[in-house]
Amino acid sequence: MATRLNTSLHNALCLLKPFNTLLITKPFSSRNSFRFSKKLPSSPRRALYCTSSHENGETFVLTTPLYYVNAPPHMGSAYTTIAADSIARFQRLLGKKVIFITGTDEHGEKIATSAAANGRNPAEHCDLISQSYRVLWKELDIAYDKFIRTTDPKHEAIVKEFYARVFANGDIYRADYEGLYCVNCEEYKDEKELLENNCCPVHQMPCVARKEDNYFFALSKYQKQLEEVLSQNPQFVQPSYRLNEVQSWIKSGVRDFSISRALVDWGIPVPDDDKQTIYVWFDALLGYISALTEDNEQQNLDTAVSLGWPASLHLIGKDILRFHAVYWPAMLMSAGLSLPKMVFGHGFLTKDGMKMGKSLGNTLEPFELVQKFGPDAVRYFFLREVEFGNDGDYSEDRFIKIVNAHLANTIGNLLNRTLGLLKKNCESTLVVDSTIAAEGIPLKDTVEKLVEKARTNYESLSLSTACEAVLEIGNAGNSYMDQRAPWMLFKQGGVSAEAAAKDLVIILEVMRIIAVALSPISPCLSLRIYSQLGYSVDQFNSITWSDTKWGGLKGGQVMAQASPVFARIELDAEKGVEEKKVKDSKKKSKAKVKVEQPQTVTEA
Ligand SMILES: Nc1ncnc2c1ncn2[C@@H]1O[C@H](COP(=O)(O)OP(=O)(O)OP(=O)(O)O)[C@@H](O)[C@H]1O
Repeated sequence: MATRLNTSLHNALCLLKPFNTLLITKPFSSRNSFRFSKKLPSSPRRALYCTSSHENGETFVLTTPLYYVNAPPHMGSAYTTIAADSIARFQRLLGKKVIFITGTDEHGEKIATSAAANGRNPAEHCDLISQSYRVLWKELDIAYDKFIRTTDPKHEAIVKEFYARVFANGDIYRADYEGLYCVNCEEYKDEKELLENNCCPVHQMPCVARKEDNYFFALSKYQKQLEEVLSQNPQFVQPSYRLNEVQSWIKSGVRDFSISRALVDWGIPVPDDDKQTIYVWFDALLGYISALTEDNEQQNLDTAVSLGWPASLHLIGKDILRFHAVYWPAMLMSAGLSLPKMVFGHGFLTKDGMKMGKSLGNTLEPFELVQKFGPDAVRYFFLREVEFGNDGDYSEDRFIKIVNAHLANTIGNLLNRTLGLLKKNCESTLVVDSTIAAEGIPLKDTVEKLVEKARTNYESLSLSTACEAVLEIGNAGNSYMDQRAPWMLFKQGGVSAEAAAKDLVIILEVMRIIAVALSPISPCLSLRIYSQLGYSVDQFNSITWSDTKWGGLKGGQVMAQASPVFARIELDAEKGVEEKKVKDSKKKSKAKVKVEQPQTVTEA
């Protein structure tokens, strides 16, 4: 059995090796105690694409990439995390138990180099940068459930166990490898995918020739199973155009890849061979599983898996699609674990057409953006403006234009005007239930249709269209206000004034529904709207998607004092963005979403 496996692997490698690389499989050296003959009989655990038995359809587990701590976060890292947070919040509104996992990937050559360049040891460097991610997530109201660091001992234990399982399954062998290596991607590249002067297309830097004696994962063995997974589960890779990309990679033949590094000290040692460390991807991907463990529990794969694996959704940038949609499923199959249900590869935030990234250094500072504009504006702009899946460029002019038009005018101003009229004419008190006020009014049907549009688009991860649907509700409310002109009706008195009082109830009900439907995107803005409608923080914290149903506001309910829920950002020709108004708005937006307890909001 061992000989047959060796031979077939060797054949596969000879057939598949890139023409600029030299790969020689060789028997295991005495440096390690592994033997191919250790291969276990195929285990019944192995499944092509299954859900684990604990899954009851109610738990939604989603992940962001574990960000590489070679440098602090930038707007690209924030983009994936904001999107993930919005999806998590939407799923919680549907009543599901959500486990939202994020974290940091802390091993590898780039990190050791970056630490040295900053005069730190790698561990200190990782602590510092990892913390900057946590701080940014707080600033952006990211309510994650688990934050995993790949230097956490509980993670290391899971990686070693996983490695041992894959080894026992006969899928790890040793070989020499020679090729062109991109230090920033930390992977060997095919010559044909490189630009002039052997430059990596992602990092625009020349790859270097390297020769190493490494351990390899027998990916080629899983070619057929990978093809089957994708043809039987086209949902597995989203959006659909990325599925085509992945299918064509697989069709062109998957090659075994090296899963250890001989020249990198900063990593998890290969079991039984401390001269090699485990390749960052064979380490970091396991973070999605090790994150599930609790600190006070026994750390092993089975326990971790029982706590929430498989993930419902891996949300990633398209740069790491191959690792998630090809390498990872094969690794999981080898270890006899279920595959995640979906991998969604979104597009890039670009600057001058190039991917914004730490290695290129062409990044947009998220801390600065939040300082200047507040978290609601930042979250809303990127999710509304960049169609989820495609690339998108940032411009400050566009940013200000969009958030002013949508959040300050369409939403904020409508609420403010309505509350002003209610105070002046009805002592801030609703005259009737919103259900009664809306009898025979077409606006109610329009809102119901738009709520449904928002829901289906949230579900299909079309976040931009979901935002658009919510904004259309605001537009419908504004049109109603303009058509009915309640300020005129109040002046006429009698039945006209009674009708005007009902109109205000209708518009405020529209605002309430907007607050619920927009809460996955801009949670603090939604809270401020809810508070102005006379609800407590606890009431806001217990909303569900069913609260988008018309009829929440009741006669006799007293509204709060009107104050802008989203202050316009004013451009000052000399100073750029005028600080004061934004600061005012930030003061009002002090209500923060607690990170530790998802979906909980407290007022500062
Ligand atoms: N420009 C970007 N647009 C959208 N998402 C991005 C962008 N840059 C990074 N990301 C997110 O971060 C993930 C990559 O994380 P990583 O920590 O490697 O960041 P990076 O800036 O791309 O690093 P590097 O430039 O060193 O390759 C992507 O898959 C994506 O989720």
